[in-house]
Amino acid sequence: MDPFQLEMQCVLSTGGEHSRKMGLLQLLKSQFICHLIICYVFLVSGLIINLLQLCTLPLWLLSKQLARRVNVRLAYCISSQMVAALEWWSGTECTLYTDPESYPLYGNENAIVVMNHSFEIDFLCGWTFCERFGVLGSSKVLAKKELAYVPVIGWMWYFLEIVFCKRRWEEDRTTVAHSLQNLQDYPENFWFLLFCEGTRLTPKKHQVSMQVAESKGLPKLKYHLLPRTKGFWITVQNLRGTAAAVYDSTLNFRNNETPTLLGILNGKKYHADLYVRRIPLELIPEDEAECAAWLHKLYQEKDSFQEQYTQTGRFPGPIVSPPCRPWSLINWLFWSCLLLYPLGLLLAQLIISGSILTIVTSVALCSAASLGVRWMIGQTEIDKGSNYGNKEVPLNNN
Ligand SMILES: CC/C=C\C/C=C\C/C=C\C/C=C\C/C=C\C/C=C/CCC(=O)SCCNC(=O)CCNC(=O)[C@H](O)C(C)(C)COP(=O)(O)OP(=O)(O)OC[C@H]1O[C@@H](n2cnc3c(N)ncnc32)[C@H](O)[C@@H]1OP(=O)(O)O
Ligand SMILES: CCCCCCCCCCCCCCCC(=O)OC[C@@H](O)COP(=O)(O)O
Repeated sequence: MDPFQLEMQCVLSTGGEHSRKMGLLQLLKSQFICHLIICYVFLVSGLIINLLQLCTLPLWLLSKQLARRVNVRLAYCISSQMVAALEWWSGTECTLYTDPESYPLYGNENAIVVMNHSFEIDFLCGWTFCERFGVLGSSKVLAKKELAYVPVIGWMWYFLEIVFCKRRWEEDRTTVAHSLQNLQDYPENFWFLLFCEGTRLTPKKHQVSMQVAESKGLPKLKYHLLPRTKGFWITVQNLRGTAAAVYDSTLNFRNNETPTLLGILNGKKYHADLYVRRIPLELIPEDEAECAAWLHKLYQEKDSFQEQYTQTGRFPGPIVSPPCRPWSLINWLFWSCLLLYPLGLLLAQLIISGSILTIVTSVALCSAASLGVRWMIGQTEIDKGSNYGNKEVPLNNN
């Protein structure tokens, strides 16, 4: 047996032991009790943090910048738990393809991130990179107004001065502009995420969108919806001088994986690849029509990157991946210790002396909380998505 075969046999044999341990770990991660613990810690710590954020309201009157800095750190305690679930619990790998010369700037400047909106956990992959470059707590997004009402995350975003939109331009044009102008003196570096397609890609929305492309004489896109250009234009206009660049980000997953938040909760490992190009804001036209044309061209380029990825399994350029940091795990461990101890005491108390009524009430409360978290997770599920983009709105309605 030559050395290579010996080596392979060695790997395979220890691999056998290794795969048995992995199988057991995977079985543990798929247990409902684990999901209950993770969601209990997320929900209760999240509501506590929302309450603490509420308590910072008087601070805004004394020092807006101090209140913002406090809220960035409070928000980190929430969003980093989802990053910990992705990085440490599910072990999902996130690989960054980018220009090594741009890499040192990431996290050290304000930026507008333009990303394709094709996956249920694309936002979470975005957060992972925010975490690795130290801008997770201050990360912002142009989010649909409906998300403002999602407990924990939506409420957290209110204190982060996230920009919400109704996806109705006649209303958004003023509110979005005002919200963006409000960020011009933000005291921490932030990334502002813009999903220019405005909704998650589905076959039906893609079909409608390509009809619109045809009516406008624009090239059809294979992997994207036609980008909505007004939001991009108004964002660039109002963050010019605040943001240094646009980070054009194209995300995909290996082996045609269709990742879900429930999959992450079940400890399923995915493999995300993100291709980022840093484009200085000066290169983006100020004129609305030219800016729109620039964005359409950008999405045609993104489409070609996706085509290359589909053919070769990789994006252009070198891999320069930032390492995982331990802080999201440390944060999760802190909140777990803080909250699981009283829960254990409460459960012991309930079993020893809880009356039937108390037990029934507790079970009802836990069931309601579980349904609540399941509804929150449903916010990320594409098949429960909105009707936005499912039909072409006549131009005069825009
Ligand atoms: C180094 C690492 C780099 C990067 C790391 C990656 C990311 C990390 C960064 C940050 C992370 C931060 C947070 C992540 C956490 C959570 C994220 C949360 C996700 C929620 C996000 C959302 O909610 S997405 C939905 C809301 N956002 C948007 O909609 C943005 C895009 N939309 C716009 O900009 C719109 O212009 C608008 C909303 C401002 C207004 O929309 P409206 O529809 O009212 O008007 P429009 O003018 O846009 O639309 C009409 C025009 O569009 C044409 N068109 C195209 N397709 C259609 C169609 N199917 N039906 C109708 N019309 C269509 C139409 O022809 C019109 O064209 P015009 O030429 O007249 O403009
Ligand atoms: C630690 C694990 C805890 C598990 C419970 C977490 C539940 C929190 C989920 C709330 C996440 C909110 C972010 C949703 C992002 C998103 O993708 O929104 C969809 C919109 O873009 C577009 O909507 P649509 O038009 O319907 O496609």
